[in-house]
Amino acid sequence: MSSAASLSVRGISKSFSGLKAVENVTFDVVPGSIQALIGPNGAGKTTIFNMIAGVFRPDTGDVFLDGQSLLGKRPDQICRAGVGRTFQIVRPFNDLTVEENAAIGALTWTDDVKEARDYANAMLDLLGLGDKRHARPTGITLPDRKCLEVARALATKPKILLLDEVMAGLRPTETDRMVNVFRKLNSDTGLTILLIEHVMRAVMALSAHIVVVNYGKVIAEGAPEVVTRNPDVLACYLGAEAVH
Ligand SMILES: Nc1ncnc2c1ncn2[C@@H]1O[C@H](COP(=O)(O)OP(=O)(O)OP(=O)(O)O)[C@@H](O)[C@H]1O
Repeated sequence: MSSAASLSVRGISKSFSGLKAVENVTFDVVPGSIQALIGPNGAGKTTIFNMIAGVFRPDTGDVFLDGQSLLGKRPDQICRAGVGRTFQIVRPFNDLTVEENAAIGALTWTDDVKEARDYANAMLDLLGLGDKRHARPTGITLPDRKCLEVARALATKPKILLLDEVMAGLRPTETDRMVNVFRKLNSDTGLTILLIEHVMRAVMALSAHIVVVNYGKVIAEGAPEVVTRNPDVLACYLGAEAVH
């Protein structure tokens, strides 16, 4: 895995049939850091990911990876440039094994199927899925399918990993396992991580910096202990019970 990429989001906006889903959003992800993007349902978080990953072209603004504009690039080009992502709704290929699904990620940088399988297996081992490599996705649990989605994204050898709600539906022990994997990846390889997450246990355990969006706009950003006490953030998202 390559390491320490910076991501710079500059004034991006996106409307859908007149609905301003994202409006003039600007933030930076520091190389080698773990940062979270939080906010209420429908705030625009996944749309921001989709603009970074090239699924949607921003109506305004630009996104820079290590200073290079990603504007106008296709999702596969952005993936090859070093942006790996997971999808909120995991849709593995059910006719393929766990190993083959993960290997799809590696086939973005190699044509050698054995090399892709070997790399995929290393990622599956990292996520604790090694013993299920020959299973079908339908034969494993939801937490394991989430881990498979992360393994597939990691198999693309990203410089920055975008995680879209990978902890949703996990039990606290499974969340803690996933948190430890990301911590270790970040500390061992310098992988930069940007995560969308509603599970505050994971957000607080992982993030050095949090960006909060509401109605498509950034309403707060900063250190977790500061952001989670911000009255605007409490009012729109976290609620008073979250402050302790
Ligand atoms: N492809 C699309 N077409 C039309 N509207 C869309 C599309 N994608 C998102 N939206 C709308 O844009 C707004 C932002 O959605 P988005 O999925 O980015 O929010 P989110 O913060 O990721 O929410 P959640 O936490 O529920 O995943 C919502 O009102 C959503 O309905």
